[in-house]
Amino acid sequence: MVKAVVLGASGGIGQPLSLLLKASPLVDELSLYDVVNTPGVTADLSHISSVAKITGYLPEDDGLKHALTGADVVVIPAGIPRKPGMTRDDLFKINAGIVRDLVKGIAEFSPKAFILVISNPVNSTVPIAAEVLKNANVFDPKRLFGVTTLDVVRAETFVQAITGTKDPAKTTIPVIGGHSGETIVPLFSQAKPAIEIPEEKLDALVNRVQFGGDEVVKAKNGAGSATLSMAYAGFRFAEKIIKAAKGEKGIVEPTYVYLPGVPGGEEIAKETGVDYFSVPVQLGPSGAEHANNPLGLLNAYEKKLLEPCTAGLKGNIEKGIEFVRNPPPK
Ligand SMILES: NC(=O)C1=CN([C@@H]2O[C@H](COP(=O)(O)OP(=O)(O)OC[C@H]3O[C@@H](n4cnc5c(N)ncnc54)[C@H](O)[C@@H]3O)[C@@H](O)[C@H]2O)C=CC1
Ligand SMILES: O=C([O-])CC(=O)C(=O)O
Repeated sequence: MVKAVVLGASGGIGQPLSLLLKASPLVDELSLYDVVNTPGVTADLSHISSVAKITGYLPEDDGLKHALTGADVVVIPAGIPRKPGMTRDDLFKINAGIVRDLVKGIAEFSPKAFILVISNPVNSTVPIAAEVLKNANVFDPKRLFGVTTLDVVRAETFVQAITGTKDPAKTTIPVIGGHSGETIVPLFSQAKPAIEIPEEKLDALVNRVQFGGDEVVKAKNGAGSATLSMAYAGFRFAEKIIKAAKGEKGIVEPTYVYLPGVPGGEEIAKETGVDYFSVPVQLGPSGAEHANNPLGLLNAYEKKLLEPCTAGLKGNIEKGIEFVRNPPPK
């Protein structure tokens, strides 16, 4: 039995993500939670003739508690999205508190669930979640994930213009670091199967992966950021977590984790100087079973990308930790 929960289920990401989870044969029970519109979204999805039993809640009448009780996987796309001209860090002011409060609920009602954080800025919201879980004495670093799958999906898609392969998803490209601009580091040198990128095309390709989010924000022109591609990516990652939990072997996916708490991660934390970082992680029944270290294989070009990445991450991580340890005055 697998119970999945979406917190922020009525939003631009939440609705299509909930649709994909409702349609998935891997999900037996789906609970939706949002501060608005969950009765409508739930009623609509409940007419789909798939296995998952669906329930929806608003904050009143202990809605968060009912949504989370018994959860195996909780996905969090709650929070405001960017408008043109904003950075992901500009979302911190509002989204930090939203994530903190939702994770307090998880700590209380479903402390053993796998937690998948989508809400931006992911570089900071994951450390916020970890601090809240630590305060409640329920932090298991193997169960907390920042979802960076959209960066991987973009890398696979954008490189197709160069490789010309028919199915872009058949090329595996690790993307490491964080989830904003220069903190996103795609490793095309480690693509499988191997690909040859002409030198003159590499800068533009890397830049497009790093700033793919901005491309969508600009195109939506004030109506938000990536939602449909994010729902696809969030579902793809959730599916892998569920399959690994059910015992499927060999599942490896880049995700933003607390390195010192994941086997293999300590060494990567030492090398990068940051505790939160996305690397290809081996998934299993207990969650993040091993953080694979891609650093030894970086070429000179990729090593250079790592400098602004870790510098940016340091500030983002510190800001998240501080938000919980020394809360700003209300
Ligand atoms: N990790 C990633 O790769 C990506 C992350 N994002 C982020 O995902 C977040 C959501 O984006 P959208 O769905 O486009 O935004 P949206 O505004 O369409 O939806 C957000 C939903 O969260 C709900 N919400 C707000 N406060 C809440 C609370 N306290 N509890 C429960 N629900 C609450 C809202 O009512 C709304 O339905 C944003 O922060 C965005 O930046 C977006 C794309 C990619
Ligand atoms: O760009 C944004 O604000 C949303 C996001 O994280 C992405 O699309 O990668």
